[in-house]
Amino acid sequence: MLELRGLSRVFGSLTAVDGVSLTVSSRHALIGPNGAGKSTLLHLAAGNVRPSAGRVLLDGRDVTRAGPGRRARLGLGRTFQTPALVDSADCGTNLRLGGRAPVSLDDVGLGGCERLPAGALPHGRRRLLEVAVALAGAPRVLLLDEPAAGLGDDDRALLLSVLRAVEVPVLLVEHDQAFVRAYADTVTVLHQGALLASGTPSTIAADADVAAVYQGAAC
Ligand SMILES: Nc1ncnc2c1ncn2[C@@H]1O[C@H](COP(=O)(O)OP(=O)(O)OP(=O)(O)O)[C@@H](O)[C@H]1O
Repeated sequence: MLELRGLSRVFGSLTAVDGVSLTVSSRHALIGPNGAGKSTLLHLAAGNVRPSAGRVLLDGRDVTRAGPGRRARLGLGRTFQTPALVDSADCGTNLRLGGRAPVSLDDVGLGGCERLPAGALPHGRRRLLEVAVALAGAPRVLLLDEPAAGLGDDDRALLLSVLRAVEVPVLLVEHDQAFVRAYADTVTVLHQGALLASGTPSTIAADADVAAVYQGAAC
């Protein structure tokens, strides 16, 4: 379980994340208009960005001062907006670099790609490989930054079924509202760095404040 307590991050005069508290214990989606602070919050959770205030707890342990490597070793898995893979290495090697958990390329629809360089995969398949690499690390909590971005319908359906089979808590940032509705059981909405609303997908879909924020935004 991942707990974010009163997290803030200030960049110069801009408060990118403003006192956000949330607990990730199941399938949790983080949404909000462009610039709402979603990626910064994910970076704060993963240890890539230091908080100006607040704490991060992983399974009850305070990891606020731990860097990303230490958090990863403690069980915080993640993927990035741009998949972080070793392009020159084949898919099988990438998977093994991720760890020893029994995840196969077949599990993410990449059966037969064992010897193909990761750099030769099309975008959607790269995202699926990155999820498999993260799962191979046997994470206790998984952070995913826009995993469905740029995916075609088939890859999106595959990703959905892969993620539904993940048994650990997941926090994902996602713009694709249909994907969020199909996947998440909890949705948290950020607006201008602060938590605007949190609830089930249907509660959030019916929330007038959330609708107003999206109406005023480009997406
Ligand atoms: N390293 C940084 N230095 C200065 N400002 C930053 C930095 N990182 C993010 N910001 C600013 O913080 C705010 C929140 O950015 P962030 O990327 O977290 O939003 P987001 O909700 O993920 O947006 P998007 O949906 O467009 O990816 C933005 O105004 C952004 O310009």
